[in-house]
Amino acid sequence: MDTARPGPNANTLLPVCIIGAGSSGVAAAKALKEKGVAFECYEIGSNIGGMWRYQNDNGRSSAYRSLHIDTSRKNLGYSDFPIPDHYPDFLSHFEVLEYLESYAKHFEVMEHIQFKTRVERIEPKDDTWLVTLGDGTQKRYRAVLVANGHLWDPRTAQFDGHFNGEQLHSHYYKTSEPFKDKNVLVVGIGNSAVDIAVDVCKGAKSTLLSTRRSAWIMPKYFMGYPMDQVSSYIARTFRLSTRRTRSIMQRLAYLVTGDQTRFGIPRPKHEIWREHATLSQELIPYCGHGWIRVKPNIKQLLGTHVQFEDETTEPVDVIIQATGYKTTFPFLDRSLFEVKDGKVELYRRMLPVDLPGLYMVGLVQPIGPTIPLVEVQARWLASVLSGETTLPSRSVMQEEIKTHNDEIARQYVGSARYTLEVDFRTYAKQLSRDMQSGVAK
Ligand SMILES: NC(=O)C1=CN([C@@H]2O[C@H](COP(=O)(O)OP(=O)(O)OC[C@H]3O[C@@H](n4cnc5c(N)ncnc54)[C@H](OP(=O)(O)O)[C@@H]3O)[C@@H](O)[C@H]2O)C=CC1
Repeated sequence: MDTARPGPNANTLLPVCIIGAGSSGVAAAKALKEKGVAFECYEIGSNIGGMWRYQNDNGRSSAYRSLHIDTSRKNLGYSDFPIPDHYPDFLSHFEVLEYLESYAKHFEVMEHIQFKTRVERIEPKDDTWLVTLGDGTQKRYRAVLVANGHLWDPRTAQFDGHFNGEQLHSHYYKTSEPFKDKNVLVVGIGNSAVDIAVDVCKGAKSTLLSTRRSAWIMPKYFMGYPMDQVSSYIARTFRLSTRRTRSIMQRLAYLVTGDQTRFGIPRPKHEIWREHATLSQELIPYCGHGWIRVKPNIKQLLGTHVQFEDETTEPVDVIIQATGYKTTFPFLDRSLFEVKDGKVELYRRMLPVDLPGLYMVGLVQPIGPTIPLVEVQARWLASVLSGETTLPSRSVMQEEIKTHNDEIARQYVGSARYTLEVDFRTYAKQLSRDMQSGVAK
């Protein structure tokens, strides 16, 4: 039966609960505040910033000391709060945090956040959500916006054999210091893997990067301009799809890097638009220096050595698994909702259809900037929660989820890392259209 999803206007006297005060939680708080929707925000750590607060005491930041965001300044910020020109093209995590702090201060959301407060459990109860905090306090809310991040719970790989050295996930990697004079093997070829290999290789005895399917390595600059600015310029000027734009960017990248196989980085079998972008200006020259050597996937661990699928064997002291992250919600019963690798069922990437009043914020991985995209999500949610935008029926939502998931399966290579992938432009346009029409369908 096609039942309408219960609207968010039930129990409007109750406030909305936001879980997490990272870039998504703060954007959600600001958007609700602007629409006059009452809310309370809980954050386990002692300050805002989430991922972008290096060594965050909430334990959720995977930032390493050398991290610089791979979206350039002009494309990065919230639309109504541009990043000042004195910041560099690619902000460090310290600078992203500084920007988030000034945003939260400017829009006066700090006073709505209760820090050092863990949300223990959330559960639907009589058309409301019952939220249990770490100290046992229970409160009812009309809705819960989950903004607890998706880059903090390590997804680790299992390899045959045994290893005598140290193994860690990239989440725990902070600086290159502990790896000085060691034989380091970094697993993966996403942005964490490449950044970490580039970071450790100058001081390490040897640095290997192991990949099972390789990636097209995109430089950060083309003719002195950040690559993402060149890409948005081309897409806008010639009105091209993301797929077409990325194919053009691949050709431009060739003018910068040449043939990556010359540097030992295998040519991927898949087309560039079927993967998440791996950006690095340094990887290719560092391979050219012999500081980093790229190897295929691990075949087996041999105590002090590692054997790769090309049958070569190398001495290894440390394995750093930059193998990505699982999406988890420690406060939500998995029988109610969970994100499995490669499978997430959310209408407009935010709403579990059968859990009225529950909304996910920032659960997207765009090729392009996350912060401005989450800002659009936040405005969309505020519009729904204030009653300005209405939701469609359950069957319409289910159809939309199916169409989206089919598209993701068709477009991207079959890997868990594409579970949350979205196309920035089409998704942002879709949400804006919903808000303009007042009906989210
Ligand atoms: N500077 C920046 O702005 C940075 C941004 N990021 C972003 O954070 C997000 C997470 O990035 P990241 O941490 O790199 O994780 P990703 O999920 O993007 O990449 C994981 C990598 O590990 C590989 N991998 C996963 N499982 C296995 C396995 N069992 N065996 C072998 N290889 C495996 C994947 O290969 P396969 O493709 O074959 O699955 C992939 O190469 C991304 O959105 C990224 O863009 C991250 C770091 C820096």
